[in-house]
Order: sequence, then C-alpha cells, then structure tokens
Amino acid sequence: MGERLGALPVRLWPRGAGIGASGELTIQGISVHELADRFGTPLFVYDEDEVRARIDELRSGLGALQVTYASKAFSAVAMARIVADTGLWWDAASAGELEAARRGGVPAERIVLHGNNKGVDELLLADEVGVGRIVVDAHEELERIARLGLGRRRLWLRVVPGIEAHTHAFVRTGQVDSKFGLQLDDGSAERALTWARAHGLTVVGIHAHIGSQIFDLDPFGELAGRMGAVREAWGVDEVSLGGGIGVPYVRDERAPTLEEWGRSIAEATTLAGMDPERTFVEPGRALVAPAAITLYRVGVVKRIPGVRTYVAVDGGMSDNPRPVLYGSGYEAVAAGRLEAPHTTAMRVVGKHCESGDVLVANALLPEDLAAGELIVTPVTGAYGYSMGSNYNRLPRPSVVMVRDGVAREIVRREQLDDLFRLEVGS
Ligand SMILES: Cc1ncc(COP(=O)(O)O)c(C=O)c1O
Ligand SMILES: N[C@@H](CCCC[NH3+])C(=O)O
Repeated sequence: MGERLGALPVRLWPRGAGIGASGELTIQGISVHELADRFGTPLFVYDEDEVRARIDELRSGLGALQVTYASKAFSAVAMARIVADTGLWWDAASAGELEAARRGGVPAERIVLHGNNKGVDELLLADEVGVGRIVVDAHEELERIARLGLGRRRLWLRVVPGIEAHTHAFVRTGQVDSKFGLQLDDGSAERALTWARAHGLTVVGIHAHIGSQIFDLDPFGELAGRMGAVREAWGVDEVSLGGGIGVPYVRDERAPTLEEWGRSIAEATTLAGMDPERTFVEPGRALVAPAAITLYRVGVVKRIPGVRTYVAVDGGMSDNPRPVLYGSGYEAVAAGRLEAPHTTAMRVVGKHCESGDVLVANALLPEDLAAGELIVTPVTGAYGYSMGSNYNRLPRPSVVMVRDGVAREIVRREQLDDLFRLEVGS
C-alpha cells in the first residue's frame, strides 16, 4: 500500500524492478544503461518472472478452471514457450499466431483458433496442425468447416451475450451491436447450432468475450450466469468466458488482482453449474502488460515557453499505437534517475511524421530532462509490440526477456535490409 519505486507506484512496475547504484532503474538487478548499451533503444524489456508469477496468481484464484492465453497481446515464440511450459492453452486468431504456438512447442491440442473471418488457408492449417478447438464466429464459417471436411474438429460457437462492459468503445465486444460472434437475441446462434448438428459437426462448447481492459468484476458474473443458461439449454460441456481483465497503466488506476478476478470467476461459474475443468478464461493483457517496460532515448527536448515542453524519443506510435488508437494513458519517467523530482509536465512524443504521434500526453518528468537521457514507459507488455508497425519505415525494436538475472534477446531489432526483404527487385 502506497509503496513506490521512484515517482510511480510499485504496481506499475514488474516485480524485478529496482533502483541501481546510480539511481537508475534496474530489472532483476540489470541496469537500464547496460540494457540500452547492449541492445539499443527503443527496447522492450520483459521480466519473465513477472509473467510466470501472474500465471500462478491467476491460477490460484481460478482453481481447476483452464487458462487460455490470448496471444494477440504478445505472440512471440518465447512467450509460446512459457505457455507450453506452464500448461496454458494458446488463443490464435490467425495463421501467424498459430505458427508462433507451433514454433514455441505449445501442444496442438491446447491451441484454440479464433477470428471473426477465418480464411480457408487458416482452417486447413488448423486442421493439419490438429488444433484443440476452433471457435466458430459466423454461419459462413460453419459452412466452410463442413465443406472442407473438418467435421471431426471440436468446435465452440462464439455467442454475443448482450452484455455491455464499461470500457473503450473500440475494445467492447459483448454488446448486441458487434462484428463478432453469433447473436443470441435473434436466434441466429441457436440456428447455427442446429445447422452444425444436422451436418455432423462437433459442437462441444460456447464462447463469449465481452471486451478488454475491464476493471469491474460484475459483468463477468453476469456473463457466467448467461453462459451457464445457454450451456444447459444447448447440452454442451465446455464454456469459455473470454478475457478482458484490466490492468492499471497510470498512477491513479486500480484493478482487481488476478487472484481476485480468478476467484470471482470460479465462484460465478460454480454457481452457474459449470464443470471447472471444462470452463475456460482467455486473458491476454493481464498476463503480460505489467511484465514489460519500454526504454527510449530522448533525442530532442523542445521547450515552448508558456505553452508546453515536447520530449521526442526514438520510437513512437510504431511501437506503441495505443495512445493514438484509444487515447490510452501511460506514465514516463527518467530511467537513469528514478529518484529525481518528477514534477514538470511534458509531452512525450515519437519520431513519426504525425502531430498525433504522442506516447504520453502529460508525463511528469525532471525539469532539466535533456537529450541523451533514457526514459521508460512501464506497462507496455501487451498490444505494443504485437500492434506495432513500420510506419515511416522505422525498424521494429528488439525485445529482451530477463530471467534469473540474465537478459536475453528474444526478438532481434529489425535492420534496414529487413525492411526491404519483400520488395521485388530491390
Ligand atoms: C476472443 C478474445 N479473447 C481474448 C481476448 C483477450 O483480451 P484481453 O487482452 O483484454 O484479456 C480478446 C481481446 O480482447 C479477444 O478478442
Ligand atoms: N488491442 C486492444 C484491445 C483489444 C484486444 C483484442 N480483442 C488494446 O490494446 O487495448
């Protein structure tokens, strides 16, 4: 309670974060100066122990329920290895995410194929790999699955539960007006079930996902109740309640712990009569977001007297598009001097040719912040690297994972040549 590391509450940092001899941020004892010198900037640094601890925390709340990691949050092969090692399932929403699981050694029977418009190639790959479940999102997909002769695959039908979670409109998915899933309210989900059964397809469960970055536990309780009723009416055994648990990104935000979320889901699903071993949750963000930080090098500090100070770093919307897409908040601090007073409001921006290329709209930083310093944004482990781009032909950053006090590069920094490897005749 009230614990801080430098200017920020401890809950925004991975558990391996500390303060080094010269007042700089360390991750499992490794100085950010060393990390930046070795791997360059911008740099994603994951504390692997934090990822593993979060998996344990969630499981201690959930008991026997199954956990599927929503790999869209961060789908590196090294992450798939952690999933394989800890016995989680892997949610893949494309052939690429499926391939990451395969390369990371996730057993095929623990892969769940998602997507609201799966291509024939993706379905065929899923079949060849032997994925454990395919989540059907639309009637056309059922037809495609039947036509391709994949009737023996275990299917879940994704239904729209008609629950509005209070989160950003772009990441809300459980309401009636959604591109995802089969509507329950107008009978199309039930018609899909009847069609599937009539065509010899194997529907073993139902799935719903109400949205992302949800802080309130109540919608999940409501969802469990609704899904319990559908499960019974349809006579299926398996239920997935999707993901969506939120995490704090900025100093004033608070979210339930993973254990609390797990416990409340375990209670609600028991109450709804579900078999815990056949009940799934599917979090992405909550397992990885707080496990990583991004290190940037400051290149320009532009002070406009009486107006604002802009701090330009060597990355931007290409490594973290969330502020631009959703207006998401982040914190930024001077990574080389965590204990200096952080009291001057500055706008941290990227190096893209867009005025909207903002990383932190109002960061509190040391007044004398200067070019050449490192700054760090915590809580960048989810939907950062995975939603990154090459806009302005910026190379994607390197990603480092730290375990047992050792940092290893898990994704190399893109080089200029990588940016041209697809261009014919270049
Ligand atoms: C089907 C599905 N499952 C799981 C998730 C994971 O969501 P989150 O990262 O919010 O836990 C998402 C993304 O919102 C999703 O679309
Ligand atoms: N990508 C979003 C969440 C959507 C998750 C995928 N359904 C985010 O960064 O918050």
